Amino acid sequence: MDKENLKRQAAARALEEVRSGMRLGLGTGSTAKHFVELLGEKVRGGLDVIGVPTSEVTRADAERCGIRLTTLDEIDHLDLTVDGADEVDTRLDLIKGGGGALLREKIVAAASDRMIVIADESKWVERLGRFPLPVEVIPFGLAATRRAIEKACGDVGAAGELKLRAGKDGHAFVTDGGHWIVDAHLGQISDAPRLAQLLSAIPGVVEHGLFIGIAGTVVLAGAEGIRTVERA
Ligand SMILES: O=C[C@H](O)[C@H](O)[C@H](O)COP(=O)(O)O
Repeated sequence: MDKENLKRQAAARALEEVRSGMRLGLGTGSTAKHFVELLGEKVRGGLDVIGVPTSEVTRADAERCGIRLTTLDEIDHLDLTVDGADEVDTRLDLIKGGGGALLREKIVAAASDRMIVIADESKWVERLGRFPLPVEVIPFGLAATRRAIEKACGDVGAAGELKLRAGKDGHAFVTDGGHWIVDAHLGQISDAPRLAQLLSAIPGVVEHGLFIGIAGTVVLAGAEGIRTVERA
């Protein structure tokens, strides 16, 4: 079965958790897009939900699918966020931000009672870090921020190359929040919670793609079927 099919299966399983009246966080990326499309079908069939999108791309997708949208200024919290991930480890910690939406994704997930991650099995890893860790930064003082990121990574024994992400036009990729992204190619991160703390303490870092202790459930679709892993 191809990967898109697996992603859609994971999305369909997460959709089973959605009830009428729920306020939902809508993730970003190719897997989350399947969820938004399937949710749209249910909404057109009469399901009453309202969503907060985690990116402008998801906003456009959700609008196209007829899903009612709101903001975190208009409601005080969300019942459930469903989102993809670039890597998930056995503690259900994540790397996110491959699509550049990590900041809004983390704000929305943190405002939710529950986060379900949907993914194909290839995202499941023993240890985070093979996927380059996205770090969203302020353009001002970039060199100083890079040095601080380098030091933070080194302090947890996770040194590697830092690359400023480029957009399709060859210039720096700009996030929905107007920031840039530095991708840290670390190979493996032995202490992700500690690295998350160190990165959060750097003034030029807006947010990073380590989601520690946030996901409650992971739905993984593979050739053998779907498995659901709950946070211990
Ligand atoms: O910024 C993007 C998000 O964190 C995505 O959820 C993540 O990159 C996974 O995307 P995909 O489902 O396309 O692999």
